[in-house]
Amino acid sequence: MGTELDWSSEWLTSSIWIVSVFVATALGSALLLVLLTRYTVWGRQFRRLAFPYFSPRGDEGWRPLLSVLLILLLAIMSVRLNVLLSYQGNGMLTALQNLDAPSFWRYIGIFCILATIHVVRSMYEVYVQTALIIRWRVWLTDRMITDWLDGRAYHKGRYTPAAVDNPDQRIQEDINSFPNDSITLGVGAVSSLVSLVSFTLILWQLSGPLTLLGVEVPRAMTFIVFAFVIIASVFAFRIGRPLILLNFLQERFNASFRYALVRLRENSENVAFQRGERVERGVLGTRFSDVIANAWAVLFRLIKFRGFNLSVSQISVVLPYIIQAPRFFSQQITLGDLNQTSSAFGEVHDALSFFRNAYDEFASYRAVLNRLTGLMDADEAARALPAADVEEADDLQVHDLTVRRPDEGVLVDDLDLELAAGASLLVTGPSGGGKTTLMRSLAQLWPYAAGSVRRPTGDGSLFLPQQPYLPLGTLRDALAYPGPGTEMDDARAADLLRKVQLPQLADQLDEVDDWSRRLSPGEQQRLGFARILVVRPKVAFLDEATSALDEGLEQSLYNLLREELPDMVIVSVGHRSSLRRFHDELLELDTDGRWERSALQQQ
Ligand SMILES: Nc1ncnc2c1ncn2[C@@H]1O[C@H](COP(=O)(O)OP(=O)(O)OP(=O)(O)O)[C@@H](O)[C@H]1O
Repeated sequence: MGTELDWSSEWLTSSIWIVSVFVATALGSALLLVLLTRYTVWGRQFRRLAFPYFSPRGDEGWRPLLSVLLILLLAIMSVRLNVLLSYQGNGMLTALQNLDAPSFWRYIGIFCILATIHVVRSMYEVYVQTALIIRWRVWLTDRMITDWLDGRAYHKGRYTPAAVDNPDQRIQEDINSFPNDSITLGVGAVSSLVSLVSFTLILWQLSGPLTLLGVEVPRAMTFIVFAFVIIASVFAFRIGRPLILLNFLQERFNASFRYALVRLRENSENVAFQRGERVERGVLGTRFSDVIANAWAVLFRLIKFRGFNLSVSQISVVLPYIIQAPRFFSQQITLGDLNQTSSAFGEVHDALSFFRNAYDEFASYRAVLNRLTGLMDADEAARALPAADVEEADDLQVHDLTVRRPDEGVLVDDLDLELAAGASLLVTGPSGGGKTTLMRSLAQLWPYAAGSVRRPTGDGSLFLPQQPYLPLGTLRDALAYPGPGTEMDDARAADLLRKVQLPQLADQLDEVDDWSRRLSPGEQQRLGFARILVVRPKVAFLDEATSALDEGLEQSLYNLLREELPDMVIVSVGHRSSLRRFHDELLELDTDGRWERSALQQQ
């Protein structure tokens, strides 16, 4: 029968087997990878995301590549151990059948050795795989965040023709699943293939001829398992296919429901003032009912799919016994052989089924690849958007600057401005006339602008919007933003707060809170002014930066700027006439792109 192993030299035979299969599999996988990355879209996407990490010339040297090879080696060891365990089981049952006690105890000893190796190997495999997944995730997250922030793509992306949706989900969820799915699918495919070949050989050895409808089929068991799994797979695939779309929709409906909840939370005060609960309830109810309707559809489809798969598994438990039973009863094979046939049948079945079951995972894996490379493309496209040319200078000079709306309507036509150190300009005009968009153009954030701008770059220019952004963290962080809070000592912070008339906050510097909710809009604007004193830019652009303050406060803040930074150029945007007295020039924008510049009388 040839189903006995020479256990005394098996460690050597197995070592040679493992090394040769490892070398062959590593070379085969490398070749396959080259072909996939050359001829498939998803292969190219994978290369873009993974190769820089695994290249020995990358940041982490050889470690990532060596980890993958180690994972491959461990997977091959696992297949070999399963093969050995199937022979051990055969020998043990045969010893029992022959009432051969010494042989039985010998096989128990062999089992203990194999089981120990199996446990140690599994534990080590979990460590190596998970460590690689974590390190890969860290690397990729760092790379994606850097790419997203680079050239302010995170903001300018909204102006690209196909604005990318949910970059947050891509960076948090998709990057999390990409390394994990790559390893699971890759290792699963390789070990299934190796297992398929190994156990098919065992089945081949154990199977005999079978007469079907008068025709004798040699090695029948081997052919039967393949035919069985292929037919079962075709049916399972047809039953399970709608699940791919249903699962995709489930994620989308959940995300949409969550977004509505977050939006309500973020705008809670606004909604509460307007008593908008009924409308919000309606929106939440509709979105949630989509989630639930889809959940029922998933359930009914899943019942059919699982029911079929379970039936197939149950049949596969008894099928090998049924087929081999006549040969066992006619004493052509032993009980051990019968049992080993069944386990080999199970292994071949599982290995073949991997490719069927992985279809679903592979579909979501491709979606992850699409989303991640889509984000990288969107970042590139955002960086490539046009913007006004900005060159370094100590003051502000604008020449031939034309600002348009996306629909090509002109907001500001051919603007020329020259503001020397210490000068100040107030920009006014009708609502929607393009004042904020002009500021965006000067900051190179608006892609529909052309012309030349000369101004200080980096910290030399500071743009203060109507509502300054307050980061999550302490008040000290908010005060120092975009610099690090750690560099601002108590005395300096207290002095700044006193100057912008917020002395009462000096003892809350290290409190962590959502300060944009806690502070009133006017207090937030005062904090914005304190930042000007921290950064000390050469040019400050203030876009309705005092709109929430009374005139007395407005005056004292502008006086403060002039006292502390007499040479700073100030460009303010605002509707209020009270602002006029703090500026020496006025720029009035019209609705059709025209503009007029005039001197202001100082009072
Ligand atoms: N991302 C955008 N896509 C399309 N149109 C935009 C976009 N951003 C601004 N606009 C349009 O550009 C015009 C100018 O807007 P802008 O915010 O500059 O006006 P503004 O003068 O600052 O108005 P306000 O005084 O009300 O603040 C508006 O008609 C606005 O609808």
